[in-house]
Amino acid sequence: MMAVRSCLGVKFGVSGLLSQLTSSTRHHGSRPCVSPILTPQHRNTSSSSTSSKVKVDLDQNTGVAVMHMQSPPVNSLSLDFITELCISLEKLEMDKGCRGLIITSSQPKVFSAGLDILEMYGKSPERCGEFWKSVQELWLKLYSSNMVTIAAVNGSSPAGGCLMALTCDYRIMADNPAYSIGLNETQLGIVAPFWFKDTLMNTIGLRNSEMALQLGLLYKPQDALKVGLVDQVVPEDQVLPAAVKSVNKWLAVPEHARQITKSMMRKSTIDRLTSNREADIQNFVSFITRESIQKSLRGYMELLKQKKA
Ligand SMILES: CCCCCCCCCCCCC/C=C/C(=O)SCCNC(=O)CCNC(=O)[C@H](O)C(C)(C)COP(=O)(O)OP(=O)(O)OC[C@H]1O[C@@H](n2cnc3c(N)ncnc32)[C@H](O)[C@@H]1OP(=O)(O)O
Repeated sequence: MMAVRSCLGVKFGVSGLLSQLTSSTRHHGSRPCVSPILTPQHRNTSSSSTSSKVKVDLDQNTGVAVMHMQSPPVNSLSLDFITELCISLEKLEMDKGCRGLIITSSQPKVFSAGLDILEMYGKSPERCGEFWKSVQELWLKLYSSNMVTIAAVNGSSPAGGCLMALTCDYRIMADNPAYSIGLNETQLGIVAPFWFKDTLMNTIGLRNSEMALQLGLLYKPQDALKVGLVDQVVPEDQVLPAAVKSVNKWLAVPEHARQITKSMMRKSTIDRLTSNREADIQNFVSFITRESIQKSLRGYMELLKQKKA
C-alpha cells in the first residue's frame, strides 16, 4: 500500500488540460464512450471492481461509473481509505470509457463522517504529514477531474465528507432531516484550511461561507438547498436515480467545451494548493500536533461516545 501511495500523482490536472488546449486546436481530452472498433453487442455492458473499502460499477454503455464508499461504520477518511479512493479515481480517470462518476455511500445514514479523527490524534508528525498529503491528493484528484462528477449524498456529510461532495460538479441530497452537511471544523476546535474554505466559497459565496465556517454550521438538507450547498434534495430512494438523470444531462453537453469550462472555473483554486503543498503540510502538522488541539480532539471524541451512550 505504501508503494502505491507514493506513486499517486495528479495526472489529469486542470493546468495540464489548459496548456494542451492553448498549444493546439485539436480536441484533446475528448473521451468518446463508445469504442469505434467494438459494436454494442460485442462490448461488455458493465464492469465492477471492488477493493475492501471502495466498490466501483462502470456501465460501459453510458460511460457512467458509480463509486460506492463502503468503509464501516461511517466512511471516515483514514489514510488507507483515502489511498483506495485515489487509486480508484485514477483508474477511472485513465479509462477512456468512463466519462461520468457518481459518488455515493453504502453505509446506512452516512455519506462520509469526514476525516478520520483517529488519524489526527496521538500520531507522529511524520504520520500526520503522510495523512495530510493523501487528503490533498484526494481533493486534487476530485476537484480537477475531467469526468462529470455527481455526489449522491445519501446520509450525513460533515467536514471532510462535505468537502468531498463540494468537489463534485453537482450535489443531490436525501430529504431526511436526520441528515446534515457542512464544514463543522470549528466545532471540533480545529480550522478548515484555505482550500476547504476556497471550495466552499466557490459554491456558496463569501458571506454564507463566513457564517458557515466561523459557526461550524451543519445544515439540514432543505437548509443546505437554500444556501446552495447542495443543488437538489430528493426523497431518499430517489437519490441514485436522480444522480443518473443529472449525469446524463451534464454528459449531453459537448465534452470538450464542458471540460475547458470546468478547468477555467477551478484552475486558480487548484493552483493555490499545488503551489503551496509542502507549506500546507507543515502548517497542518504543526497545528494538529499542538497539545491544545489534541485536547480538543480528545474532548470531541468523548462527546461522540457520550452521544451514543
Ligand atoms: C495558524 C493556523 C493556521 C491554520 C492551519 C490549518 C491547518 C489544518 C487544521 C486541521 C484541519 C482538519 C480538517 C478536518 C476535517 C474533518 O473532516 S474532521 C472530522 C469531522 N467529523 C465529524 O465531526 C463527524 C463526527 N461524527 C458524527 O457526527 C457522527 O458519527 C455521524 C457521522 C453523524 C454518524 O452518526 P451515527 O450514525 O450516530 O454514528 P456514531 O455512533 O456517531 O459513530 C459510529 C462510530 O464511528 C466513530 N466516528 C464517527 N465519526 C468519526 C470520524 N470522523 N473519525 C473517526 N471515527 C468516527 C464514532 O466515534 C463511533 O465509534 P464507536 O463508538 O467506536 O462505535
